[in-house]
Amino acid sequence: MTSLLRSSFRLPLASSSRFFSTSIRRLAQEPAPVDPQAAKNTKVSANYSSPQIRKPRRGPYADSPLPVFPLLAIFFTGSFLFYQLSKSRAGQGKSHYPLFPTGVADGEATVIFVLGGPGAGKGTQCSNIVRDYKFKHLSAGDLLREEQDRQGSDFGDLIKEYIRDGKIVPMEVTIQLLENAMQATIKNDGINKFLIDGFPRKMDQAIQFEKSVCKSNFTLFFECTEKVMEERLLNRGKTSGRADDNEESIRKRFRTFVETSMPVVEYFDKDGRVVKIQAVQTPDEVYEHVKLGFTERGIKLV
Ligand SMILES: Nc1ncnc2c1ncn2[C@@H]1O[C@H](COP(=O)(O)OP(=O)(O)O)[C@@H](O)[C@H]1O
Ligand SMILES: O=c1ccn([C@@H]2O[C@H](COP(=O)(O)OP(=O)(O)O)[C@@H](O)[C@H]2O)c(=O)[nH]1
Repeated sequence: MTSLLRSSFRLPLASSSRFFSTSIRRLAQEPAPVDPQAAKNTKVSANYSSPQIRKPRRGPYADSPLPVFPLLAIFFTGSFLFYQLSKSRAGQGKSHYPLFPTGVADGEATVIFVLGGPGAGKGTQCSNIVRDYKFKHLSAGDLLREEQDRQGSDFGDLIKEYIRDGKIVPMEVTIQLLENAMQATIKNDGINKFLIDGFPRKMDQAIQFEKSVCKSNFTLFFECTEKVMEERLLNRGKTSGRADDNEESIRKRFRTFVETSMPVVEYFDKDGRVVKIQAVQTPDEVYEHVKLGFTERGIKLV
């Protein structure tokens, strides 16, 4: 999680600005060094704060009206900070190239986003797909709940509050969790095909994930009415133990879905990257449509 914190909140940048303000404060507070020889030769005692009496200066610029050393100090501090800033920006090179290119070769990844309202049946259909197509199922909601319950997590309370209110957890947290899980899956299971379930639910997540982690092949979108979804969720709530499977949270989640997540589906749809599935029928019927959609997109049974 330290690495999560580090990358999420851009410590290098923060520390360089801290350095900046500390340096400036130090420059402003330290009195100018007194030259003892010059002070001895001056009749008036060294009261340099008086506007009438000038501090005696030595060196080639002694006659210059400009205070050279503070200017040099500011110049060098500025150059140093500019260097630090450029270095920290260069470290964010991930923003130019996704971590995993999209494809099927080594080092490439296939990513299918799975979206739909709460209770539309995303998780249910993902299980079928995993069984038949050997994808790795990564549910953003599950990863967040795991992180919420992890002892020592810095984000536990924050995640709990967002989930209860049906709001979208800040993208840095979710994207980092997904990226970690993808890397672990490639390393430990040798699988590079991912079903990313319940994500991206907000435009910023969609854009950032595709920019820094992997471009998705397409989005599988489950269409369902609120009435059906509510029935399913209340039913699931009897055994799920989830803090958000209750009437009040469900209402909030529906609103978030319409206002925040539907624009993501529309965004991918304009790009020709959405496979729409009617999800009100039985699980088996819905799955038949999923298989057809996969065939159309060139995804084969394994
Ligand atoms: N096609 C379906 N018909 C009836 N019930 C379903 C269907 N698909 C899923 N369910 C049930 O509805 C609830 C929500 O499904 P789930 O897959 O968890 O949805 P989501 O992941 O979209 O929130 C679960 O209890 C599940 O068993
Ligand atoms: O990318 C995500 C995915 C999920 N969530 C949170 O996790 C909750 C549950 O999501 P999940 O996909 O597990 O369940 P669903 O609402 O689809 O049944 C959501 O309401 C959000 O509060 C989030 O913040 N960001």
